[in-house]
Amino acid sequence: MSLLQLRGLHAYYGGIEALKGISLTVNEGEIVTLIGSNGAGKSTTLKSICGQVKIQGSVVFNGKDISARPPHLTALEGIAHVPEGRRIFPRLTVKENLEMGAFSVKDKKVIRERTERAFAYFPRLKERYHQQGGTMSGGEQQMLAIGRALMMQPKILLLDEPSMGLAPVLVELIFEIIQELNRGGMTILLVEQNAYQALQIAHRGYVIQTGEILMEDEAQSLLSNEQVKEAYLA
Ligand SMILES: Nc1ncnc2c1ncn2[C@@H]1O[C@H](COP(=O)(O)OP(=O)(O)OP(=O)(O)O)[C@@H](O)[C@H]1O
Repeated sequence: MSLLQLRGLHAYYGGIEALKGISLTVNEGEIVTLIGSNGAGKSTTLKSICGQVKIQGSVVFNGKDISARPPHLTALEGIAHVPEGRRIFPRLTVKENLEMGAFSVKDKKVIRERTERAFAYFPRLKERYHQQGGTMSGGEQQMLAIGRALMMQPKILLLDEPSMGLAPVLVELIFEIIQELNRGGMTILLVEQNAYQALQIAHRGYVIQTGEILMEDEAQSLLSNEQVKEAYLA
């Protein structure tokens, strides 16, 4: 069943049209990756879904038209956005950052249970529970950013370049965790410049170029596509 459907989506920054009518579907239980070069419109696609840019066209989520809803409402619908550059709260501890992720939950017991679930995926966060977010390594901050998103128990995770700026061993780890989250039932839309690794773990992929979808296919087919290899996997 399709969980997220974008149809004829245009996005604008003032007079600049960053998305020129893209259509994209994410089915429940899938990892779908959106790959493309710098400035192609990947981040804008995620921002459009969660109401952070001006759009035309439709965003249907879980059977409901949520086009142009503001971010706090799309979050309540079950859409968790982990933006590029892992914007955690640097002066807050790991514990406090995680609690911020569950902003709509009042019950302390529920918050504790969700925290434990986040720790199951990210044991490192448990070790660093009382450490200030800003003092942790890039990889740990990425874990915290994803962990915080999990605290709202979303139906879908929108991940914007989770591998950016990480050492290769940490990139491997983050991609393994993304797969583990997916095996646990999480649907994921993954934006990546690291096309090779993203396609390795995704079920399907879309290639975006200057605001338009150029190709869509099974991830394995995109990995062996000559055009994709030349442009994005070289
Ligand atoms: N706040 C903004 N104001 C004006 N133009 C913007 C803004 N943000 C993005 N753009 C433009 O929109 C287009 C798409 O940008 P976007 O950030 O979505 O690309 P991207 O594929 O995510 O690239 P990158 O990997 O470099 O982040 C680019 O031409 C970019 O310059």
